[in-house]
Amino acid sequence: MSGHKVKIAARLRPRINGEIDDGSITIQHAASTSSSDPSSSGSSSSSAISVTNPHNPSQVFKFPFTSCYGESSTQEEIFENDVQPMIDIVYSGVTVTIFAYGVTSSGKTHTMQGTKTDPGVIPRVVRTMFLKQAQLRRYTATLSVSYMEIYKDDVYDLLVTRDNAPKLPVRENDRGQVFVANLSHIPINSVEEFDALYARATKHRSTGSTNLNHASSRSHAVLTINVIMSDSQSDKTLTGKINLVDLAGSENNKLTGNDASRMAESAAINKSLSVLGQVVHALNQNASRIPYRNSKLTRILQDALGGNSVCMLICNLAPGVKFRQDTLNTLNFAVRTKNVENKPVVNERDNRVQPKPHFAAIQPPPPKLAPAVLQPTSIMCGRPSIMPNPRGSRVPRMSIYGAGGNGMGYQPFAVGGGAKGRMSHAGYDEKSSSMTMGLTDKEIDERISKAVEMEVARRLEEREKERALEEDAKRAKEQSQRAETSILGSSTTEQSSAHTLPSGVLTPLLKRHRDLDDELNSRLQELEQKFERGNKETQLADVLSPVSKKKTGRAYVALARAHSEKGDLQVALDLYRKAESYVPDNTKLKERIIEIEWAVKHDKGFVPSPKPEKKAKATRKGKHGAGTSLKFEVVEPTAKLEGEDKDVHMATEERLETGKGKRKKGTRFGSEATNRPTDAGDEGNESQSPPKRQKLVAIDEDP
Ligand SMILES: Nc1ncnc2c1ncn2[C@@H]1O[C@H](COP(=O)(O)OP(=O)(O)OP(=O)(O)O)[C@@H](O)[C@H]1O
Repeated sequence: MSGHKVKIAARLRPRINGEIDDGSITIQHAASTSSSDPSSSGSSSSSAISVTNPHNPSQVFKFPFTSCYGESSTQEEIFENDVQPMIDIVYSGVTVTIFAYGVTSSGKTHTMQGTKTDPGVIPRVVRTMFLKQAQLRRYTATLSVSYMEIYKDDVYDLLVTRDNAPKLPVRENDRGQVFVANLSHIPINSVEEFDALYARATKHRSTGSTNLNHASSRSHAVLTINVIMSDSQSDKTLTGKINLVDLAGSENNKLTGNDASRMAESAAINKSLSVLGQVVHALNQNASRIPYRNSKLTRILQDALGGNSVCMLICNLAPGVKFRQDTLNTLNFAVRTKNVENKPVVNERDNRVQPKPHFAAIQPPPPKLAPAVLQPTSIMCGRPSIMPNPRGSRVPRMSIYGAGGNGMGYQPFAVGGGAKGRMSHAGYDEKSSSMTMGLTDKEIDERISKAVEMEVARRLEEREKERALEEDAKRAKEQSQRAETSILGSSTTEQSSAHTLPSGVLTPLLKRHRDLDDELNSRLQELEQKFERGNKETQLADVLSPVSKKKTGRAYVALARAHSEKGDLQVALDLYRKAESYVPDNTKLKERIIEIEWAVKHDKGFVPSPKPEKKAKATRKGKHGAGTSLKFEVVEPTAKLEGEDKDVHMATEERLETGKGKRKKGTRFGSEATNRPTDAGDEGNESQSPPKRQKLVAIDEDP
């Protein structure tokens, strides 16, 4: 059985502003109405885009997609062929996401928004949504809209006045659904109402002038139309929604001529788009971890890629010669994206009061997959539209259990007590997340920090004890060997008694060591079980103060490090990832995660960096002596790479030579030999190319 693959439509815009077009982008078969099928789970080879290699004109790259539109294509054509059929899916209670993707000035905003005289996808979707609403028989439907922008990785509500628009937090509820807290959801009753709202909101969006586009979008904009359909006969509610995403365009700053502030925007845009690429790459690789959390864009829209919604990507292309490389990049991204499979679900809530079952009998019903509702329609060409995904969704499923009397049901919206005409989000907000535990945010904050810190302190103390024991054991062994050597020259009787003595000393020590090891392991497990409360923790990460987040993140790093030193790389990796949820912007931590991922994937060892020296303490210790100066571990290079062994050994020797932590001139203290992939996103090369040695300093001290 196959899942529902992301649908790709490619659109080439006409030349503007005297752009030079050498005709090297050609459309082979423009999409026809009949070839378009929203439920199609892959591309057909009926249409394709061909691009001449800018570096080798004899080479032509061909990109087959379901729908390809040339320069003369119209907004209407794209809407009717590819977008309109999606609205049936929304009215089936499924989430649909449509992205416009492409380099700056390729026509994304034109495609999504259009102009007054030539409206794009968004105004057309809204009109059709209202038309369909009027045609509903069984259900009564209400529509609402939300509109946000992600500007420099911060989320803003575009439906409120920009001057007082605060940054909005991204949260996850206990069902694993990601949402933007405090985002307005405004009910709309007519096309006119929407138009007025949308026109006002669009003015709030961040735009700026660059050499390539005088009105370039500096943010990603996500407009969502929600539809809640109630069936009074069966007392069920269906919730569908469509996310219409106008992404900011990737930018080549040599061409844009950006100034410093534009550069900062550009960096944020390019970073989030690169995370989008990494998400697609990870999904294609079937990776155990998909880096949704690495940017707000992917986090908010994670349901669209590898999740429970139906997704379409409109790739916008610009014809100018200067865009050739960007065109190839966009098309390559599209090729990778079309292999991403989603597992759409119908968001249905049963409002009937259910008899309370005995707790032992509570079993979540199997999730209802979209095919049951998405009956073949004429537009869908009679094919079953959505099949279950064999690999399963990467995104936690939406809860679609009946609400019954136990309140377990999916609650898409609850009417908020806030501003008139507003709806608060999905029945789950800051207050409820705290209230479910009966604690205030501050209390949770304090408890978590304390608990983690205490556990980590205890763990580190135990590790110290363990090390001391190991050293005792080693000393005892050496003593025994020395005794053995000296006794070898004596009589046989003496020899046997000499053997007895050291083993008697050693046994209890080793036993204690083993016991401690077991205890340590069980504590570790216990601690990690506590930390395993994934969803709760995510919410906690969101509500903790920055200082507590940092502390908690640091505590996780310390734990992770302890595991990594023990060689439990998978556990270490999980803990580093947890740390990342508290300090998502720490690039060193991200690098560490990539390194360990690489090591785990390739079954290599990982050489952790030495604990960074704390200057003040080292001086104090130095003053008071007492033999407590920094300890260095002997690190063995586990991933032997051609040409690297020497360096690794050298680093090891230097650490040994420096003995008590004094830094020698020319030693590599603070850096380490790591098993880092050449390029985390470099498909195929990862396993062959020797990982680069990277400098990685003091990650544990500053996550
Ligand atoms: N299909 C089209 N027909 C006519 N003009 C178009 C078309 N597509 C784009 N344009 C024009 O090209 C210019 C750039 O388009 P647009 O602003 O939509 O690009 P963009 O991809 O959204 O850019 P950015 O990422 O910088 O925001 C605009 O002047 C727009 O009117």
